[in-house]
This record gives sequence, C-alpha cells and structure tokens, in this order.
Amino acid sequence: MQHVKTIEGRLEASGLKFALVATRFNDFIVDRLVGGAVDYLVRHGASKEDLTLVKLPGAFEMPLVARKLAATKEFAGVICLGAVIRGATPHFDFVAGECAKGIAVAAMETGVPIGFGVLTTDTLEQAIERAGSKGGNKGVEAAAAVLETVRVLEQL
Ligand SMILES: Nc1c(NC[C@H](O)[C@H](O)[C@H](O)CO)[nH]c(=O)[nH]c1=O
Ligand SMILES: CC(=O)[C@@H](O)COP(=O)(O)O
Repeated sequence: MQHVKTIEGRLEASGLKFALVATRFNDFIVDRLVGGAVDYLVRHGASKEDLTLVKLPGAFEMPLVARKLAATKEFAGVICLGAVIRGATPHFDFVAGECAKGIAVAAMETGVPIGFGVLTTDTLEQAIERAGSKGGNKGVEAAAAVLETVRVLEQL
C-alpha cells in the first residue's frame, strides 16, 4: 500500500493530568464508569495524584463544569461520565441532547479534549451492559479516546 505520513496518538498517560466529571444521578451505574476510566488511565501510566474527580448532580450540569475545568488549562483532558436513562417523558431528549452538544462546544471553545462518557440509554439494562458488562465500559472508552486525542493534538 502507498505509505503516507500518519499521525497517531500514543496510549501513554504518564505525566498527564486529567479531570473526571461524574454525576450523582444513576451513580450506581456512573461509579462503574469512573472506576473503568481511572483503571484505564492508571494502567496506561497516569498517577492517581494527577486525576481529579468532580461530582455533579446530573448530566445537564456537565457542559458548564467541563468547560470551566478545560479552560483552566491545568488538565490535558477532561472525561465526562454519566448515565441518562429514558423515563416516561421527553425529558431524556433534552438532557441527553444538551449534555452532548454542550460538551462538544466546550471542547471546541477550549481546544481541550473532553470525552463523552455519558450513557444515553432507553433502559436500565442497556446502561448496566455498558458499565462494565457485556457491552463494555463507556468510561474506559471515553478515557482511551481522550488520551489518544491528547497525544494526537501534541503533534499538530
Ligand atoms: N434523568 C436524568 C437526569 N436528570 C437531571 C438533569 O441532568 C439535571 O440535573 C436536572 O434537570 C437539573 O438541572 N440526569 C442524568 O444525569 N441522568 C438522568 O437519567
Ligand atoms: C433522563 C430523564 O430526565 C428521565 O430519567 C426523567 O424521567 P421522566 O421522563 O419519567 O420524568
């Protein structure tokens, strides 16, 4: 195959500081996302002393706080961890939609990678599956994505 210059991010977290933003809402699920993210970062070289956990009420509050943390420039990346589980009203759509959009805007405005580790599921079972069982762990995925993106941005 024609060899082209390729830029990829090393999955090496040593020396990097990260902020993790986690919700209390559905915390029996979210705590497993936090555990997955922390385990991933430590296993890839991060020091626990370099990880800061910020607890929030719910996903709707995330963009504001994630942006503030990113804007400090104290952290290489921010990882948002939550679980928005559909109920009986359209509230899910607003919470999930604004959370996702707000996090994306915060990353663009600050230039700091902000991982979207927020489950948006129709059922509790779907959330459980994606918090460390047969659907993987979205906290791990978000941490991995932020780490790789940090390392890519360093090269640009
Ligand atoms: N239903 C869920 C919420 N709702 C709460 C909102 O996120 C917000 O805290 C409230 O509207 C006050 O501003 N939050 C979740 O994280 N997950 C849910 O399933
Ligand atoms: C995602 C939500 O906001 C949801 O859990 C709220 O439940 P409901 O729509 O039954 O009020």
